[in-house]
Amino acid sequence: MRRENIAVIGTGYVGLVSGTCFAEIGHQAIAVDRDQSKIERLRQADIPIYEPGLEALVRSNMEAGRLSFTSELQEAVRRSDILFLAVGTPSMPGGEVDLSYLESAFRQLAAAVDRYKLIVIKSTVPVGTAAMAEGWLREEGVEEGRFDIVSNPEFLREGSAIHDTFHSDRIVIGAEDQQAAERIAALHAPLQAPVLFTDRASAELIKYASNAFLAAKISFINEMANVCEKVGADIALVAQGMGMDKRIGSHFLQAGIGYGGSCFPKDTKAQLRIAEDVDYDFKILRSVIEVNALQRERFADRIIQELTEAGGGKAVAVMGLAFKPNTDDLRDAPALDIIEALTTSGVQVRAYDPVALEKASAHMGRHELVTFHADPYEAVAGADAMVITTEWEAVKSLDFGEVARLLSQRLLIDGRNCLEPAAMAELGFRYVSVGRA
Ligand SMILES: NC(=O)C1=CN([C@@H]2O[C@H](COP(=O)(O)OP(=O)(O)OC[C@H]3O[C@@H](n4cnc5c(N)ncnc54)[C@H](O)[C@@H]3O)[C@@H](O)[C@H]2O)C=CC1
Ligand SMILES: O=C(O)[C@H]1O[C@H](OP(=O)(O)OP(=O)(O)OC[C@H]2O[C@@H](n3ccc(=O)[nH]c3=O)[C@H](O)[C@@H]2O)[C@H](O)[C@@H](O)[C@@H]1O
Repeated sequence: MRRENIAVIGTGYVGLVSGTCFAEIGHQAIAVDRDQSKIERLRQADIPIYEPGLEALVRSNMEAGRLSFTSELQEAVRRSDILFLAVGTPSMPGGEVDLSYLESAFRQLAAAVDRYKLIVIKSTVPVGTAAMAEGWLREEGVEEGRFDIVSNPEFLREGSAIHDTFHSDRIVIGAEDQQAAERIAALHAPLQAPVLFTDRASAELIKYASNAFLAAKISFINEMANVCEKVGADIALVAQGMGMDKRIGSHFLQAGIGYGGSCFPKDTKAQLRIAEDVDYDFKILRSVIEVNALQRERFADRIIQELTEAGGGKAVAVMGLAFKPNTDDLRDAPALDIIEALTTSGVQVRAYDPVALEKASAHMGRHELVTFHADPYEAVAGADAMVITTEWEAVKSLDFGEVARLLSQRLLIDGRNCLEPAAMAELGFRYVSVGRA
């Protein structure tokens, strides 16, 4: 294997995980971030995000001399032959993608292009971005022939990012130049993943299409769950039966309070916008987004309704703040919207999360109706109901006999369908879940 000198620009989830994994498979990786405090922490192997297994991998690769961190972008570019861009591409209010971080990184790196550089866009970007980035480099005076730009979207999930990287379903390489494409494929060879070579526009679109399709599966199963509630069927069984058909597949059919996180919400909106910009009304995707928003509202309404029917209790333990288990990421977390809806209705919230508590209290600030609890039993004690918003193992494995004793009434509302209805009923709970009543 040819050992490459790689710079990864941006040390969010994607940059940090992919830089570390490139080092692990034998390349020389330097990870760059403009956030100096982040770099200081990373140099001590102090990982700013919660991602199982990442710290050990960062530490061992730093010790082996294959991974280092810097805030000096141009210095890193000079020392490297392949540059991966993994900066954020957040949504703007109208759904369009904010490419300002990417543009600024390109314009900054231009000054350090002292010889041929193979530049790879790993950030999720709209169709045409790779072509546009060529224009940014030319405007900065980088000569033709000194670079190629390749699109190589990332498909890892937070919480299982390392596993996903080492067991990728596919590596998509969108390039105009065949040699450049083959070099990026060779770089990934130790991962032994199937490689799909495409043009750049198709690679850019594959990323949005994949996220939009997965989001559509979730909104579909959530609507089925809402129907199940009305007809008395069980969504868990319906999903199981559907998933046994290999053409449908069993993944991403978990009904609940809908998707959150840094990607599905932003990427579905971006894809809708990309279609709008070419005068296409992407009707399914519009509904996917709408259903997802409604699912959170429905759940908050259900909590209030259950509290009222149970005698008007006013305090609820909300278990799980991160948008999914095994991450401390709060970006577009359903729990935060649900807490807001509850407090707007005057309900007191006793919030628990095994890893995201500190981030959440900093993010939400002081609120007279919200308290934060590091101990799950403390969160539950004296509350009128327990609500599950993230299916953390630490929540699923609670002693529910003890929870039943600590709650002022035995009301358990599970937004992730992660508990067994019969077992909860046996403990005397009124157990409410999504699409299983
Ligand atoms: N978070 C995830 O699980 C996945 C994210 N993606 C995509 O990857 C991209 C990055 O996402 P995250 O890692 O979540 O981003 P993030 O927003 O967590 O981190 C981005 C990092 O880039 C740094 N940065 C911004 N401008 C810079 C510059 N000019 N020079 C150096 N550093 C700079 C920021 O300081 C920040 O640390 C996005 O396009 C996202 O859609 C794709 C797959 C998975
Ligand atoms: O582009 C991205 O950033 C990434 O977005 C998602 O990964 P991630 O957001 O980390 O997490 P997922 O496991 O996909 O979950 C997303 C949301 O959907 C919800 N979900 C997931 C599956 C399901 O069946 N039901 C469901 O409600 C989760 O609770 C979570 O809120 C994709 O799965 C990754 O392939 C992609 O790379």
